[in-house]
Amino acid sequence: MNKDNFFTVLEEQLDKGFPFAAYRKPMHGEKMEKTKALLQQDNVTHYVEDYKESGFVFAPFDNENRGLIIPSEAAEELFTEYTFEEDHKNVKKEGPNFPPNQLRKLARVEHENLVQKAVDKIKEGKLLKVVISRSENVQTQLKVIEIFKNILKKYNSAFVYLWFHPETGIWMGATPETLVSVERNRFETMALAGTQAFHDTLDVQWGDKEKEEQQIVTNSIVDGLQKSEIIVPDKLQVSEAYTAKAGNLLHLRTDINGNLKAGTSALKQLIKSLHPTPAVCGLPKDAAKRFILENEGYHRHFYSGFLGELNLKREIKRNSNRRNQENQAYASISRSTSLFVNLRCMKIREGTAELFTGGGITKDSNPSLEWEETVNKAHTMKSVLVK
Ligand SMILES: C=C(O[C@H]1C=CC=C(C(=O)O)[C@@H]1O)C(=O)O
Repeated sequence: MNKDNFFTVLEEQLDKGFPFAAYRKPMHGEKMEKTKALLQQDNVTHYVEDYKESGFVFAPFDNENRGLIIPSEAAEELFTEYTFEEDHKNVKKEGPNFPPNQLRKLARVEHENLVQKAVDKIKEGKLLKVVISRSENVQTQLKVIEIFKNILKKYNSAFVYLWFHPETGIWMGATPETLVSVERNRFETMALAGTQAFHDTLDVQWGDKEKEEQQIVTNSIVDGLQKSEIIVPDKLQVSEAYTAKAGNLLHLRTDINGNLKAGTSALKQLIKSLHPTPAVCGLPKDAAKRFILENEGYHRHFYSGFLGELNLKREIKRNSNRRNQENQAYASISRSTSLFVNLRCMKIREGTAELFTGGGITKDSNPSLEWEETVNKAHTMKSVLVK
């Protein structure tokens, strides 16, 4: 579909108040992915029950609460090729509409105090790591679709999306973090943590605090998978940690992949073992989650939840050597899942964008640097809110 028509259809869907998800997966090598949309044809609310459904999922941070789904069978699918070069040099500076300094100062003090409280809790031995976040309101004069186009232009290597549902309102983002992708019995996930600004090179040094913070995430994901009894233990592969770019930031990343044992509820258990990862929650998981819910002082809702394609049908090439016709037909359709952690995201309400940013706290965290990290994370997101 031509790109103008594609965006017009999204606008019409918003006007009708029917749920939809428009998104583009991260670039695969040199290949730019298509921008897709799943448009629900009514405004019925559907929830994920057992992860055997097919569609686009939008799940909250709090894993006690169910995720929403736009089911494939209730939706129309659209595609467009919409490609722009990633252009960080043109990232706009904060304009006059961004929060006044006084508000900033208050937010800074609150955030730094909370980080200090988390560090104290960690030093008492109650936690090993906890992710502390905040939200910030920014005025914008751009229409929803214009903001989404800016996001598409700026982030080729992220999963970018625009989600609308009458139950949640409008959310958008460009996340660097895969929760899990599954293709037949193969799964891939990642441990992503540690942040520094990108200055034209991937050849950078990481401090002990960042290395430790990221190692905690890797260990916990690997332990969780091994204990879950859903994976084939000797097929689990864990890469070395390496530097990965996300917009104007760099993170430390470890790739983890393996095979799922045959079993129909493997995906549900896999998600249960991973979400929320210590990259967005902490360790031990339950204690970190409790600390977050009791202390952050705002509701994360879908920030640091997860979203993406669930069991979507995908055509795969037939193996021409196969003689058996039944096998050929079976082999030509596969179900694939690509879920991402909802980071670098915002909720849009009439001229205001609520931006969500957080960072991992360990015993060595410095409150003022943690504040700066959230400012850096918010900065690129703000650049899409102006022309
Ligand atoms: C929680 C966020 O980022 C996570 C992912 C990568 C690096 C992180 C960090 O350095 O703290 C966070 O764990 C966020 O961006 O809001």
